[in-house]
This record gives sequence, C-alpha cells and structure tokens, in this order.
Amino acid sequence: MTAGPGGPTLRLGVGGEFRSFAPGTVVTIGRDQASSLVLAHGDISRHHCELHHDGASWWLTDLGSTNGTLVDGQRIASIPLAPGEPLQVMVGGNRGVAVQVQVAAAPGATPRPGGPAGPPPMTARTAPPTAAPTGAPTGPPPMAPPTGPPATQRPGGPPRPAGPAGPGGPPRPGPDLPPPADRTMAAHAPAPGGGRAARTAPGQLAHGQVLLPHGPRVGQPLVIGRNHACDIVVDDPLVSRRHVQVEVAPAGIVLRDLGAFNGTFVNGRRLEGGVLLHPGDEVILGNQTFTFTGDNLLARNSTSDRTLVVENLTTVVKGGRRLLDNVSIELGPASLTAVIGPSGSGKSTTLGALTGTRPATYGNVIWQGHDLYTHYDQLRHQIGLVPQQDIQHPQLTVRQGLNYAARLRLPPDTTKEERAQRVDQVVAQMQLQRQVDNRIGTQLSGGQKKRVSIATELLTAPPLLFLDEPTSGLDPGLDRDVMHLLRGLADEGRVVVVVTHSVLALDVCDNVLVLAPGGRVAYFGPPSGVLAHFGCADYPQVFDLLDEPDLWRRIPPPPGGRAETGALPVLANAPLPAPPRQSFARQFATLVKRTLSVIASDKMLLAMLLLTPPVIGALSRLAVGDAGFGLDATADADRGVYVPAEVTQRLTVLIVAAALIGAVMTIWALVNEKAVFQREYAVGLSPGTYLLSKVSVYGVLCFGQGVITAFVGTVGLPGPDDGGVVGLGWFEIAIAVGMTCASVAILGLAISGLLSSSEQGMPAVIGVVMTQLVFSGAIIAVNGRAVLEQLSWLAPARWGYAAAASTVDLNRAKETTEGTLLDGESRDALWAGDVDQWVLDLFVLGGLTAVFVLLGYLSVRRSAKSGG
Ligand SMILES: Nc1ncnc2c1ncn2[C@@H]1O[C@H](COP(=O)(O)OP(=O)(O)OP(=O)(O)O)[C@@H](O)[C@H]1O
Repeated sequence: MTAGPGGPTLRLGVGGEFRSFAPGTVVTIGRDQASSLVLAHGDISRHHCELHHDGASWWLTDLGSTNGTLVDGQRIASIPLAPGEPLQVMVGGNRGVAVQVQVAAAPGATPRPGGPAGPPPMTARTAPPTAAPTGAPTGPPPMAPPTGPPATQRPGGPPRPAGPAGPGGPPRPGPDLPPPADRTMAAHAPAPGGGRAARTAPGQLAHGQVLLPHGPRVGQPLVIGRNHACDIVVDDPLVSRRHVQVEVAPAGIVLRDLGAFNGTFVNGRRLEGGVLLHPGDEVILGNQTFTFTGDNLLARNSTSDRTLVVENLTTVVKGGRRLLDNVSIELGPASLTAVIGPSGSGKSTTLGALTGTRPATYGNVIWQGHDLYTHYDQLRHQIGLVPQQDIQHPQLTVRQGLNYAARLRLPPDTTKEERAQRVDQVVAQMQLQRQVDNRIGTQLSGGQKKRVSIATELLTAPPLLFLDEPTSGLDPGLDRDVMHLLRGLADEGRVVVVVTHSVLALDVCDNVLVLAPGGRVAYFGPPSGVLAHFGCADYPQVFDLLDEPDLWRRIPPPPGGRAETGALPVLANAPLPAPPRQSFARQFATLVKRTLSVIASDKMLLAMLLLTPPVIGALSRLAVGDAGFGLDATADADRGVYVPAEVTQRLTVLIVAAALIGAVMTIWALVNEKAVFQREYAVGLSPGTYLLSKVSVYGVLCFGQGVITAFVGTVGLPGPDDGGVVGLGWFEIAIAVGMTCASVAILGLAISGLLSSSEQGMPAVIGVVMTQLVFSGAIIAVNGRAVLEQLSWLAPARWGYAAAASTVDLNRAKETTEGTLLDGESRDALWAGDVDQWVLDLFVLGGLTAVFVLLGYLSVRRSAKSGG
C-alpha cells in the first residue's frame, strides 16, 4: 500500500479479504447494492457510512445509520483517519460487521509515538488543545474523541467533502473560530490528568466539527433534525425531529426554525421564523452550539466553552444578610467538584445559584460564553439537577419511571421507539440493566435509587450535572460507589458538581470547594490540598475550624481573594423565563397515565379502593330498623311524630364515609411526590396541568367510590317516600354521596399541596373528616346558628348531606305527622324536599369544588416556586 501523488490509498478488509481505494473515490458502505462495500447484515443501514479523501486526509463519516459506526466502542460522527495505523471499525454497532481500515502511511511519516504529521489519530483520547487555532487549518479540523452524536449529510447529497475552510478555500480566521483566550480552570483548579479535561461532553458534537459537511446549495435547502430522513441528522435528544432549515438566499445563508420544541437560538435570541446569518453568529440547537463561518456551521466546544465560570456570586436576603459571599471559581470540562462545609454554610444556596433555580443577587455564572441568568432560556436544557429527594415514584419500575420522565422531558415529536432507546441508553449508563423491571421503592438499594434519579436527568444528555447530597443516607461503601459513578460521568466530558456532607470519597474529585458560614470560599482546589490549607489533621478538625469566629485570621485567603462586592452590577432577581412546555393534552395524558400506573402498582391502595366502598356501605346497613330511607315507616302513630334515627344514621354514615374516603385518597397525593413535581416543573411541567390531571383521576375515582358506597348502603332497602325529588331516590342519594366524596378529595389535594412532609398527612385527614362531620348538619344542628351556619357552607358534606336530606325530605322529621313544626325545631332551608333545592344543593357543591380546584392550583404553584 502506498501514498500516491493525490494522497494515500485506503484499504478496507472484511473477513480477511482486502480492497484498495484511490483518494479520489468516495467509498460507501451499507446494505444498498450500489455501495462500494456491500454488507448484507440486519444491523447495517442501507447507506451506513462513507470514507472520502478531502485533499488532506481520509475521513470516516457515519451517514446517520440506525445502529451506528463504532470505533473503540464509541459511536462516531465523522473522524479523520491517521495514516499507517490499522483500525477496526464496527459497522452496525457492536453486533455488526468488523471492517479493517488502513490508510497508507505518508512518505517519511514517523510512526507513533511521536505522532504523524496529519490529523491526530482517531484513537486518540484527547480533543484539540485548549487554545483555539488562530491560523489557517492545513487539514481537516482536529476531532475530539468519537463521543459526539452523528451529524451527517444524507446519502445522495453532493459528495463534496469539506473541512471548516472548505476544500482548498482560504482560511477563515476570526469569527468562525473560538475565542483565542480560552478560560481554563487552571488558575484555581488544574484538572488532574489533563487529558480528561479535554473530552467533549456526551451528546455534544466535537469542537471544530462542521454541521454541513457538503454545505448548503442554491435551491437545495437542508433540513437539520433528529429524524434520519433529515438532510443533516443531529442525534441529540433535545433536537426536534425537524428542527431547523438552512437555505441559500440571494443575500446569504438563511436559518429557519421549523417550530422546534426547544427552540433555535441565534446570538442568544430565540429564532422566530428565519434569519440571515452573518459570520461569527452563534447558533444553539438543543445541546449543540455552533459558530457560523460564512458558509457552514462549526461546532463550538472548546475548553473555554465547556468551562463553567463563576464570578463573584453573592446572595443577599432581606435585612442585608449574605448567604453567599463573592464566590468565584472555574470548573473545567470533565471535572468533578465537591462542595462541602458546615451545615448552613450555603451549599444548597450555591447549588441554587449555579443552576439558576435560585439566582444569586450579584455576580455571573458563565457557560458557553453566556451569562446563565440572562440567557437562561437557551442554557437551561444543558443543566441536569439531581435534588436530594428521589425524583421518581417509588411504586413504578425503573423502566416505567424513566419512560414517563422521557415523555415529559423530551421533545413531543420523540417517537415511542426513540424514547425506549434513550431509556435503554441511560439505564445502561447507570448500570441498571438488571434492575430495569424492579420497583424503585421496594426492589432497589439506596444507591440504585440514586442512580435512577441521575438516569432521569441524563435523559436529556446535559453537559452540566449538579447533585444535592446524593450520598446522604448511604453507607460508606455505597457513598464511594456513587462518587465513583460521578467520577465516571465527569470523565465522559461533563462538568459535575456535587454537594455533600461526606468526606469519605473526596479523593475522586478534581476540586473541593469548602464553604465557611456566610457562604464564603474558605478553600477551592484539589482535594489533596484541603488539610494542608487549614493546617488540620482531619476533616472534623476542618469543620470545627470553619465555625470559629477568627477563621480568617487563622487561614490564608483562598486563591482569587475575597473582593468587595459593592461595586458589582445587580444582575439577578429578574424573573427567569418559563421553560418551553409541551401541549396541555400531551402533558395531561402522560400525567393521568402515570398517576393510574402509580395507583395500579400500589397493591395496598388498590385493595383499599376496591374494598372500602362495599365495606363502608355494608357498615351503614347496621343501623337498627327496616325503614330504609322512608320516613313514613318511622312514624309513631301514638305520639304523631317521626322517629328518624334510622334514616339519619344511614345518611350520616354514607356522607361521613364519603368525606373519609375522599380525604384519605388525596391528602398524600401531592406531598408524597413533591420532589418529582418540583423538578418536573423546573423542566417544563405546567402546575395547572399537573393539578388538573390529579383532579381528574382522583375526582372520577372518588365519585365512583362514593356512588358504590351509596349503592351498597341502599340496595334492597326501602327508598325515600314518594321516590325522592325526581322519583329516583337511590340514584339521587348516590349522586350526593359521590359528589361529596369527589369534592372532599379535591379539597384534600389542595391541602396536600400545602403540606411539607408526609407526616403532616394524618392530622390533616383527621381535621378534614371531623370538620365535615360537624359541619354537615347531620349530628349537630347548624341551621339558624350564626357563624356556625355560615362556616358550614364551606363544607362539602353540608351540601352533600343537604341534597340527600332533600331527597328523603328530612325536614318532615322536625314536624308532627300532621305537618306542624315541633317546638324548638326549625326547618333547614337546604333540606327542602323539592327538586329545585336538590339541584341547588348539588350546584353549590359543584361550585365549592371549583373553588377547591382553584385553591389547589394556588397551592401547587406555591409548591412549584418553593422548589426552585
Ligand atoms: N430564603 C432565605 N432567607 C433567609 N435565609 C436563608 C434563606 N435560605 C437559606 N437561608 C439561610 O442561609 C444559610 C445557608 O443555607 P443553605 O441551605 O444554603 O446551607 P447548607 O450549607 O446547604 O446547609 P445544610 O448543610 O444544613 O443543608 C442558612 O443559614 C439558612 O438558614
């Protein structure tokens, strides 16, 4: 094999048979019979990948294949091939076909180590150097390791390969290249093992990769999206199936948003319709950031772009108290940082400020060259936040929980298959394959539960990951496991920040940020330097020292100093924009299904649902007598009065049962999943939709429960005299009981949203049920009693009982059998035995329920905001 004048030849081998290709050839591999190398294998796409020579190097490019083209076990997008080095490429994924690829060594090239003169070998584990190239690229852009998603031009597109400068084109310095002065974390936190810091975060295109390998052409707009039918496929979960279109207009290249769910951002602004691009413009799609070069989009992912820069973060609350005081740090790519400090030192406040969920009062958080607070809309998707509490329902299996989370978090055009694939990916990443069908609450260890929460956040492939005390409650072994897991996630290219109380595994971190009370940085640097900095023998001593009032005289100031913050501009406290939201119908359907799945998987709850109505209905039949709901049968002919005890007992048990069932069903419904809701709210769940989904599920279930209870409590018994107000006595009573149950359930939801812990649920149930019992007017008379009567109007049981009393015409119990009002009695206007009153009672009950829905909405909104 030789290097000819046009460049080196390429050799491809399958099963020991080799073929050579000259540099001018575009070598296609796939199932299609027209491919240069036809591979008939089920895991290989028709047009799977191609190899071409761009004048300087051979390139291997995946053509948006389904199962991917793997090098070193990693899926590649497009990479240069190093001359002289044989390479094994798995076409069609791990189960596909192994193809041997070799480019002839350049004449005079020295074999590695020492490095060839061409592009870096594709097996290299490092991306380009941190400082951006400023001169003319002499060959294709150097590529980061093949962790980025494929961005490929569909087969059939023009076969003109182009690097960032175009074939033979002039260099384009300046705007198409990243800023030369890369910010690095070296000042404060040199990343150990520098190679780690250079990696591209998973899900992001490598720095310098061109998005349009063949460029747009006049009359041939290129559609970019996740869909494999697009001209350019970007395999990023946050990119829509058809995201954006690039077209050539007379004035230049126009970018047109195609209604992408997460939006297209040009120079920090969400794109509405189309815009003419200018060299140097920044374009963000999902997790990808590009710079427009004049005729192409160049992935911008340099070290500086992937460094999280925190400048003078200061949080001041009412009264001027500082919770964070001038925190300035830089966190480089592929770094793991632990935030430690005594209780109340501001660790959670720091996390809130870094993630934008509780922005600081002063200072900046800079990511991808933008301030997080002022560009929150375009950067929010790049942040994963794992709160302290689990963010999955314990009743669901790992797969179910992740699938529902994927439905809520990924763009609405994500297909079922794509969702399932993404779930499989994060399950594999968190090594949960064997537990994927286990119930989260009962069949996973504490560490595995934490992995599920992390997997939930990884669904959207965020390059920034923050965790609040992920190891709390875990034993030391699991604590270390989780920290090693985080190390792995950082090594893949992310910036990972973990707030922790545990100091057992700090050695796996690159940086430790030690906070002193008042939110001051007491130390920021490698873990190996913490004890020496404080002059302590162990961490307990450090924590003791941090609480001492003369701390700052005893230790040296942290690197970066503690400049005064008074002169800093006030940036924060402006309301952050709401995240993009899926349609009401989609969120509603997902939430309803999830709530039903949660109920169906809770055997105890299911048993309660099925057994409670018949049991309580049967209990109501223990009332002595056989008059059922007819007052006439209770008449005492001698005294000329009714003896209504049996009727009122039956009605009272039914109405109180309705209140009890309603309250028990819902009082824990929101408080138990508060952490899940708060996190989902932060990524786009609408509080109104959330509440309505609960109202619908529990409203319908409780109405049904009330009706069944009433049915069991009335069937076979004599009905009301004259058949009730509309001649359907049992039916009327069942409606009243069902509506009371649903109404109390919705009141329970409103209360549940206000609770801060599950333990508060039981006192709340007792309070609700006792209030309904007293104010129903069934046992204690409320009519005609000032204040008590008006308060009773707020109780659903009052109106439900009144409607049932209207059906049996219970006011007659206050009269003689001749119809004269008994001494000391007064008729209750709400019990009047006519159809108008019955309808009015139920109407008011419905209105009261609507008020509870509103209260529920306010309580859910409050809960959402308190979570952020
Ligand atoms: N909204 C607020 N208004 C006033 N003070 C607050 C507010 N939020 C938190 N604080 C106070 O700020 C300080 C830092 O709180 P933060 O929760 O960040 O500490 P922490 O280090 O995370 O504590 P812990 O380790 O106990 O979780 C505490 O003294 C807390 O009482």
